[in-house]
Amino acid sequence: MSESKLKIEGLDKWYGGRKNRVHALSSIDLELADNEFVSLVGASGCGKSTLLSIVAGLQGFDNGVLLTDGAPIVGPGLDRGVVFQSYTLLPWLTAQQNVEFALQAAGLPTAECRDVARHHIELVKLAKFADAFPSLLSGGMKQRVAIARALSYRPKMLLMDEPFGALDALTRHQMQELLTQIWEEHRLTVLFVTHDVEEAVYLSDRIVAMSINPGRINATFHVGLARPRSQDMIASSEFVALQKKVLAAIRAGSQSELEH
Ligand SMILES: Nc1ncnc2c1ncn2[C@@H]1O[C@H](COP(=O)(O)OP(=O)(O)OP(=O)(O)O)[C@@H](O)[C@H]1O
Repeated sequence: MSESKLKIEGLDKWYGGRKNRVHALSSIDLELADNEFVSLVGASGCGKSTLLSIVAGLQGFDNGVLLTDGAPIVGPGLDRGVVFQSYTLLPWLTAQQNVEFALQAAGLPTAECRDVARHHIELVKLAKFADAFPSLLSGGMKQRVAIARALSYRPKMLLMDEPFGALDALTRHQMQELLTQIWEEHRLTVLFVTHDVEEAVYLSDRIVAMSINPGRINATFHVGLARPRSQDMIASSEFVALQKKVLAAIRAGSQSELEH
């Protein structure tokens, strides 16, 4: 059997000192297969962002095992592209230059950067705005640049933390469609954090619901909806039934905060 793209076993994360310790993550076990799209959902404070940033290598953890393709994750790497809710673009560079800059920083020869950046700007359907500065781009367009940048160095895994959380409903739907199109055409492993259960069901192969205090995995749901997905599916009885189950798991998980 092939190695999991991501393997997390018995992972714990504490924040704070002796007096104000927070058990942010407790005994997390999670595996992602190659090309799998998995969403993390759960009440605010259940540790979704902490888990994603640990996988990104942006912070450490206390106990457990964290592997990608069987090798330990010890810091950030080009094998993992990260997209945050805030667009994190450099305002003095155009859309195209923002992607080129990331490629140069990743060590790609300058001559190739332009073509690779252009290709990824086209992939996110932003060719007409390649030479626009971020101040002239809408929120959705800025997030397209951030996705192009994260994909440009061809990571094996895409880590997304509420990437569409700041967008209006229509733009959010457009971005979800774009992301499913890119994922269906190019296939890569995605770990996606969201508060929006509809978004999680629409995008994912599997949804992992976390509970709070300490942050734990309390339920996992396989999404059996056919692919390619379309926004029409959102009204289907299968979609709505799954959405309800996931919401119930989130509610049950958020109550553990009151019990402690
Ligand atoms: N840098 C930090 N220092 C101390 N505690 C932290 C830190 N970052 C997060 N925490 C705590 O760890 C727990 C998990 O936080 P985290 O932000 O990962 O949750 P989340 O599920 O992503 O929340 P949200 O949905 O609101 O973004 C919370 O109790 C939070 O207060």
